[in-house]
Amino acid sequence: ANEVPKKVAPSTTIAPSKEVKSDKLFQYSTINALMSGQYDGDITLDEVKKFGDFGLGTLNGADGELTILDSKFYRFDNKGKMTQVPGASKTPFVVATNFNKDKTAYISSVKNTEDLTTKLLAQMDNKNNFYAFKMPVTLKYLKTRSEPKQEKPYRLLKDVLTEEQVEFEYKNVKGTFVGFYTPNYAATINVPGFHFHFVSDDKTLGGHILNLAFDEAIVQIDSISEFEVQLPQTKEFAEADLTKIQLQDILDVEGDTK
Ligand SMILES: C[C@H](O)[C@](C)(O)C(=O)O
Ligand SMILES: [Zn+2]
Repeated sequence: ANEVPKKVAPSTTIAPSKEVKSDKLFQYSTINALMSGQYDGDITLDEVKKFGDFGLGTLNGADGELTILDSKFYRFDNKGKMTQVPGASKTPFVVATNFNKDKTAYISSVKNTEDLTTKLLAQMDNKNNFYAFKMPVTLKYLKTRSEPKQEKPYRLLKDVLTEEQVEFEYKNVKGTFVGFYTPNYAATINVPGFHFHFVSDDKTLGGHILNLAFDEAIVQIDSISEFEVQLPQTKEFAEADLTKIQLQDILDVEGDTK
């Protein structure tokens, strides 16, 4: 009863921090799993939307090229058709973020993807961060690919793409470039280096960019210091050996064909 009352610090209300959407890169599954033929994911695009309004990937069965722009899901198929897919569609591999630019940069006289990556790298302060790039652009030249829906038993992605990828070439296309950069230390998790997709403004074409050229554009750059990987909880994923994929195989399938 006569104990000394505990000293209570004067209550200070901490001003609630400004709500900032988490600047995190979200991905479902890994590039090694996709390369190994894990083409059936157990996540829907509506669930992915919670993690980002901007991204890229594919759909179950490796059924075409997925690009997420302004929270809409665009599928570019092996017939060269672009459609919006419903949020209930599932994906075996997707990368997404709530895009918020940290800076912009003026890029000009881009002759090909190699030239573009050099110009983007020059703008990146920390090569060990992840990055997202959003770039409204008129492409003088665009070469993209897509691939048909696969049937089980699934083959390795490098065999699917070598044998079945369909390539498309366009001139003077206005649209939005959707790109990501993954540091090489994460090369078994996501596509090491750069990974570019595209959606035309008229939503008729796009897909996985193999090559491009353009005169000038302003690129929005989002430097990302956190990434989250959601692992498929499918029997196939649990039993897969994901250690067999070679880095060169990933670079071969993601880059331009010779
Ligand atoms: C399989 C598809 O082409 C995807 C996910 O866009 C890629 O690996 O580049
Ligand atoms: Zn791609």
